[in-house]
Amino acid sequence: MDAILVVNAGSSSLKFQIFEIAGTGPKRCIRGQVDGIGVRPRLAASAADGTVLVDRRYAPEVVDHLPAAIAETRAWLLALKGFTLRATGHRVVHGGPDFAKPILIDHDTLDKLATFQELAPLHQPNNLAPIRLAMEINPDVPQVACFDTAFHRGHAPHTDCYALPWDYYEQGVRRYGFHGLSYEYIAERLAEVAPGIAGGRIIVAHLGSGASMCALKDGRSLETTMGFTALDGLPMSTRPGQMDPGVVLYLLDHSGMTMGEVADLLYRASGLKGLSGTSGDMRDLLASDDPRAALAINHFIHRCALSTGMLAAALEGLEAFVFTAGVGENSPAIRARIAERLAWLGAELDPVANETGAVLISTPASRVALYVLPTDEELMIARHTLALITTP
Ligand SMILES: Nc1ncnc2c1ncn2[C@@H]1O[C@H](COP(=O)(O)OP(=O)(O)O)[C@@H](O)[C@H]1O
Ligand SMILES: CC(=O)OP(=O)(O)O
Ligand SMILES: [Mg+2]
Repeated sequence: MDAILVVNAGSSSLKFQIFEIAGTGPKRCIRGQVDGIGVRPRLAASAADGTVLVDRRYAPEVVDHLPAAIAETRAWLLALKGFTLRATGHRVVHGGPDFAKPILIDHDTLDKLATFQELAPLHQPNNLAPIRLAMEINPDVPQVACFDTAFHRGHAPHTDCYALPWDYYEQGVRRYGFHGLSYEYIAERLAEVAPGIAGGRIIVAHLGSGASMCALKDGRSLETTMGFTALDGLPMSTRPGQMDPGVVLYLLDHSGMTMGEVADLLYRASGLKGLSGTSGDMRDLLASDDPRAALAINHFIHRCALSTGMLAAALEGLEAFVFTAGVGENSPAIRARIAERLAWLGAELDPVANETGAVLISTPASRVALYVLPTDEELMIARHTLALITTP
């Protein structure tokens, strides 16, 4: 069967899906992921009907970084039979100022995308390595890059600039925003599940290992919490989120740390992991009775509440708030804590709906509708990829 492979390398996971190229669009055949990289690695994949195809656990040191997860996944995929690969779609986190929509990759664009590597060190190298490999091994199969930044590229200059001399904006020092494929998918899903609300003022909270929020108006991105890099905005698994840049200057001047060590601190040792001193995985923190774990969770909730206020101001009102990604989809406790902080906006959680996996988790009286919608960045990538390879 003619198929599209989709690869999504995130900061703590490698997700992949295989879609059949059907007349009606991409049809999911296999969905899998390696998650818990370096903590509790697990390769799991299932068929569209839920049949488990693989479920393999590894010692943390065996799959301790994304390249190891890519190698394990590749070995498993190579043994699959029955698929004729027509294209591969890749999530590429940083598209810089020029890439505002998905593109077919050639060697020049690959080189250009590699120049953004230092702006997304947890992602970009792992996004580009599989593309490079696929182009070498199978040069006839088109490789398509879909960018996290693209969905936010319509922002007005006064919202995506920093208050630096204008030259820096021209050089590309801007607030790009990320998780755009997730927001694009959620905007489409909302139009299906809540057509009366989808055109309104909505905040989507993508709370995964990386976390951000997006203000949607008429299904388009108006504002978002991430900026030039994916360090900005909400605190994350291992990243601090929004911070006074003076802290970085201070560290460089006074701590004796090199640039690389400061980068490592900000990308890999901060956020929930740094504050708790134990783990960046929200599941571990929720299960812990350590006061530092509670402090990390309290900080996360507080920053989510502050960012919601900021985005509600950008939207000048709020009709709905959507939870998505690893934490947002799976943790009723975190959703309840955030919803509590949105009460002043008129949000009222339905605790039973929240605990029982409902899509709509607010009460009928709630002035802000609360939703839980699983994201599907891979389906978004498959749609873009199919559109690109079939456009004459
Ligand atoms: N049941 C759960 N409760 C709380 N957090 C969860 C749960 N399941 C998954 N997570 C969190 O989701 C995160 C992964 O989310 P995901 O969106 O897949 O991240 P990424 O794409 O950035 O790798 C993990 O860090 C984990 O802490
Ligand atoms: C941009 C980003 O942080 O992505 P992820 O959440 O997949 O790590
Ligand atoms: Mg992700």
